[in-house]
Amino acid sequence: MTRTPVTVTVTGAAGQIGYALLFRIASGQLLGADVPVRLRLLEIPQAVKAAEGTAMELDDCAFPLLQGIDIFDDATRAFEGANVALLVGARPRTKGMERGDLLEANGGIFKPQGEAINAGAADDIRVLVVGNPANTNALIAQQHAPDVPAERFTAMTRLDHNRALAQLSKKAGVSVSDIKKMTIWGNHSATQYPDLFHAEIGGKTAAEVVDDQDWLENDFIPTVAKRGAAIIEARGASSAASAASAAIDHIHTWVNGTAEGDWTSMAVVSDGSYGVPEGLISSFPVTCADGRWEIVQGLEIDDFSRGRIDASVAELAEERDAVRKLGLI
Ligand SMILES: NC(=O)C1=CN([C@@H]2O[C@H](COP(=O)(O)OP(=O)(O)OC[C@H]3O[C@@H](n4cnc5c(N)ncnc54)[C@H](O)[C@@H]3O)[C@@H](O)[C@H]2O)C=CC1
Ligand SMILES: O=C([O-])CC(=O)C(=O)O
Repeated sequence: MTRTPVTVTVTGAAGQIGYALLFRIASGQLLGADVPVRLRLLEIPQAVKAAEGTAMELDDCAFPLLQGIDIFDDATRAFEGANVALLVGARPRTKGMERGDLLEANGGIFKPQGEAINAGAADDIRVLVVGNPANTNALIAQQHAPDVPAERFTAMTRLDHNRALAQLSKKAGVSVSDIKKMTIWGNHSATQYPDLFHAEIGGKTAAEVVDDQDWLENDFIPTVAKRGAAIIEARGASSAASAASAAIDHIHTWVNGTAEGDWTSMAVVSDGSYGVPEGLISSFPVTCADGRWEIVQGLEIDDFSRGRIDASVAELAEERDAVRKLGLI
């Protein structure tokens, strides 16, 4: 093994998503089958012992790429030298809550973590926030890391993207790999907008292929947007394995690039594209190359899509104002 190990910090390592995520990172699915990794795990003191148990199991897998595991209950130490940071540790919602209801409980976690990333992460740090409400938590962390380029802070809407691919593939009777250019716009919340007017199947838009506006509006969009709540209702706990899988996809695509003729969905710092106020962390269609993302430009947005995007972005602005009031940014 000649490549330099990549240091990956994972917060909430003893949680449900952590348990589904760490083994996939250590096996090479996050960065590639030839990239050795060092894990730095962050937990709250009460959960360090459980994280140690997970680390024992990671050892027992004898993953050839895993070059070491360190466990911390201190954010400053956990992010030291991190090239990739997966900010998972946060409370999940329970039945009857919206993700935004977690802002007060979880927002406070992301200020010290942003500061710790600013203080000690590697120069090429890339951050994915998974803990909910993910977009606004990413904004909090980013605001407390003034020395890190803002574009290195992202939030996860890849799970919504994958959910949209799965629902559309069933409806259209095609494989998920036949679908290109899926987009989730806005917030990782019930207001998100999964867009079938730019998604393509065999060179036609998905909306044309499906040709069923009633399904698109009254079935597809709410099913994707409320899937998290449906999983909580069914499982009694929020999505864990699918969330871990989406986190793997998000970082893998960011680092290794999107395929020619395709794009993905990531919540990234807005530069004002598509009327999304600068600075909000909102989901967009993005292409990735050479470890950088770029918002896809020049898409035509009709009135239907405009209304949906605006509603989700308005919610992001409200969340930003709420965390300002809480003194978190
Ligand atoms: N963006 C997305 O698509 C998704 C986001 N989520 C969110 O991910 C988060 C984690 O979910 P689960 O793993 O199911 O929850 P969990 O409750 O099983 O695990 C969370 C872990 O985070 C730890 N933790 C809490 N505060 C921490 C801190 N300050 N530093 C480090 N660790 C800390 C807890 O001790 C616990 O072990 C939740 O906020 C959930 O809502 C879940 C699914 C999808
Ligand atoms: O719904 C939740 O609370 C967990 C989550 O973010 C998801 O499954 O998309």
